[in-house]
Amino acid sequence: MSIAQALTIAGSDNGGGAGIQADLKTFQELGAYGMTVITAIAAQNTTGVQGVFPIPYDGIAQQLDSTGEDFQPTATKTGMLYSAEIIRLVAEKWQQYRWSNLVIDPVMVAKGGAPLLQQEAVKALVTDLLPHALITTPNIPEAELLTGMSITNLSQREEAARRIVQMGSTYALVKGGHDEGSGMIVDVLYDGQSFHYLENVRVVTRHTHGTGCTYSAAITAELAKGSPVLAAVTTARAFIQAAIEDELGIGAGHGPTNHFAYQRRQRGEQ
Ligand SMILES: Nc1ncnc2c1ncn2[C@@H]1O[C@H](COP(=O)(O)OP(=O)(O)O)[C@@H](O)[C@H]1O
Ligand SMILES: Cc1ncc(COP(=O)(O)O)c(N)n1
Repeated sequence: MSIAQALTIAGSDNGGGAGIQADLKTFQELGAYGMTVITAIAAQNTTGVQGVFPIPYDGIAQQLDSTGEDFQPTATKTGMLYSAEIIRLVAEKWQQYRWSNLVIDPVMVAKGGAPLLQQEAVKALVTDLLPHALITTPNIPEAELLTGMSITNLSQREEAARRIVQMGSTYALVKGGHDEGSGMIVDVLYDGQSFHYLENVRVVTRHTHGTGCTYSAAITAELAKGSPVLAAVTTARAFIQAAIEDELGIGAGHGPTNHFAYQRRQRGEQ
């Protein structure tokens, strides 16, 4: 049996809603074999981040080598990369092992405001890693930091997507979750020539921990299975919408999304 292989290079969330845990659950649900390179351990729960413990540089380099020397992931995503040093290491190994289909979720700040990327690392993300991306998936504040522009409306989101493609990412997906203006959420996908708009009903819920991780992991799983980008993003958007709608109610604060929901719906279960 041959199986799609997906790799995530990201931080750990012991609460299981974001980071590598969310990525692995999503890969599994969508039928891709999941592998991990862990960059940092974040001690967190639904009320916030209590501590961040980066993995020593050599430990990350060795995980990348152990992966590259034996496996050939068909798509890879990055999440929390924490420092410029780690970003440069990932870029170097990416080229060394000739991996393909890179999805960059430029994780910078946790929902509760805790920093997950050092400020000076944004520049390294833009210059060293982004040019290798097939698709980069910032939320609005991340798109602002990547491009240096302020984003308050849809046309600015389009402009930010254009600039991210100019920086070298083949596609840019500027997500609309942080635009609290209306009952609909619009994610803007740009392929260098035209825009695609993914429009969904905003779910009123506090359980949105790990939405960005889960969405980019679903895109990665679909790419690993051979889907073209627009089809991968469309399936991933349905996956995250179901995961947000069928909330699990776990934790006292911003709880995780429901990674089971999409496949349960596909099987016709409640
Ligand atoms: N309340 C919500 N209802 C429906 N979709 C949402 C909601 N919040 C976020 N999303 C979707 O989840 C994905 C990630 O959201 P966003 O908040 O923009 O990014 P991040 O989780 O990286 O901060 C996007 O597709 C966004 O449209
Ligand atoms: C390890 C890790 N990676 C990413 C996030 C971002 O997720 P969110 O923006 O939903 O807090 C997180 N909280 N922890």
